[in-house]
Amino acid sequence: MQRLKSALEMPGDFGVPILSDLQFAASEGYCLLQKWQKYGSAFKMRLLGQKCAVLIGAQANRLVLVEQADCLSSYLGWRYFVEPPFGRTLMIQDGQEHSNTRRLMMPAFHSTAIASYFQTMQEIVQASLKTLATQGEVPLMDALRRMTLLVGVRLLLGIPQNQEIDEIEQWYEAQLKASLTLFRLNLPFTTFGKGQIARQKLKRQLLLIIAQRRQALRLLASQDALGLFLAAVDTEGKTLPDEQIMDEVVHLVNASHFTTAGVLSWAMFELAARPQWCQRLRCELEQVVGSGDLNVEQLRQLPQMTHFLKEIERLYPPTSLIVRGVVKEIEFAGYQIPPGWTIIISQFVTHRLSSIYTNPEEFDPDRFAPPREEDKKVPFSLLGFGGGAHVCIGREFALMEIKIFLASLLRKYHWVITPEYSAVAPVLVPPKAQNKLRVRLTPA
Ligand code: HEM
Repeated sequence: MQRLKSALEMPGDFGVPILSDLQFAASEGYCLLQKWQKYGSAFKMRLLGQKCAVLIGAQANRLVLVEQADCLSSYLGWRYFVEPPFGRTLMIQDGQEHSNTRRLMMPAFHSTAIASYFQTMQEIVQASLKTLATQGEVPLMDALRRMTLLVGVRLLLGIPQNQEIDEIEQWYEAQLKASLTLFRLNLPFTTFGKGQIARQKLKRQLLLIIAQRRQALRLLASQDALGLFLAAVDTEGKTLPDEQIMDEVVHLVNASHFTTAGVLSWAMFELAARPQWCQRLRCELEQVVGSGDLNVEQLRQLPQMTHFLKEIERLYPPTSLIVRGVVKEIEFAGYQIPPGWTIIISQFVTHRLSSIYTNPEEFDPDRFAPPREEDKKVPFSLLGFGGGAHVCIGREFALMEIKIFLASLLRKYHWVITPEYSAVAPVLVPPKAQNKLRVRLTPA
């Protein structure tokens, strides 16, 4: 029988504390890709002072997300980024606590609820595009983030449209910066402290809204996540406490708006350089929707758009990695990884493995069409939305928003992205390249 080796014997190195964190923060998924090329499918590194084992490939993803998930903790993996700015929300709960909360939150993400968000989402998307077409050249991510924030504020927080959106936008900006900063001093003038102040302000506003909602009753008829969370009761009569609901909706808006805006920015970037794909998607929309208004059923009948979006998810996953803390020893590739270590798997690296995807650097949405269906040959090959018990709860919400946006964009507008494609592609550090992109939108 083969001797199991200690995780310390893995190739790789722990690097210089803080310096290695800064290096990692600057290139994220690409840094892991380079290490994978050097060390192979299991290597060690240090992140935020923790000893990490990085496990690469579809088999590693399945092990971490499903087979050995009970030995791992999302709390220990993500708490540093999530708990101080957002509280102990679903994403950082484990075991029974996680499944209880997820069950109570699910009604807001079932297909019936998602369909009930369609009209509002479409109105916000169309109004945002109309405004964008009057603005000349603007930073792409700012425009998209504002739109996805509006959708989140209205459909997740339940705050009426356009109410103090500028202030809410600033609060989210402050919270996002606070969650990413490495220096966590809670003083009114520090990045971290400003995030804490923003969180309290947002919660004060939500307290008022929750009180109004409870007075107005008819919570089950709500067409937003806040109302459906307030109405949720499980089979044992348990409900979500108000404090928890506030934390969850605030975190949902954060988890949803920059990820969705990220996917949209790369979809616009790739389409702007690929007239043949614009043409294919426009033809599909013409066949399915004709010249009438788009409806929610039609969104399910767009295979070419689905393959195009899978290719965006593959090459530009908004989160490049998933982390878990080890609570009970696990084994991978002949190594024993003990409690106290952190496990990292990476969607960014998985999506670039030539053992799964043919010519992985090439932009080729047809790889997802039958008979190729490259993502279906091995489970856990396409991981943009995660997998297992913590799989993204907002996937259908995001996909509906993305499809409504692309359909409206392709049917009614032309756009130009600067700098031009060849100056940006191939994109190896998406979050960095994203902030350089600018867009000019004009009616078709
Ligand atoms: C393109 C958009 C999105 C992407 C790529 C994305 C990606 C992900 C990924 C990779 C995870 C798994 C994290 C893990 O296993 O540790 C996740 C979880 C989660 N996502 Fe998303 N997400 C997106 C949009 C959204 C939206 C729109 C919402 C809410 C409306 C949302 C809410 C959440 C929540 C609450 C979790 C934690 C679920 C749990 O732990 O049970 N996400 N997301």
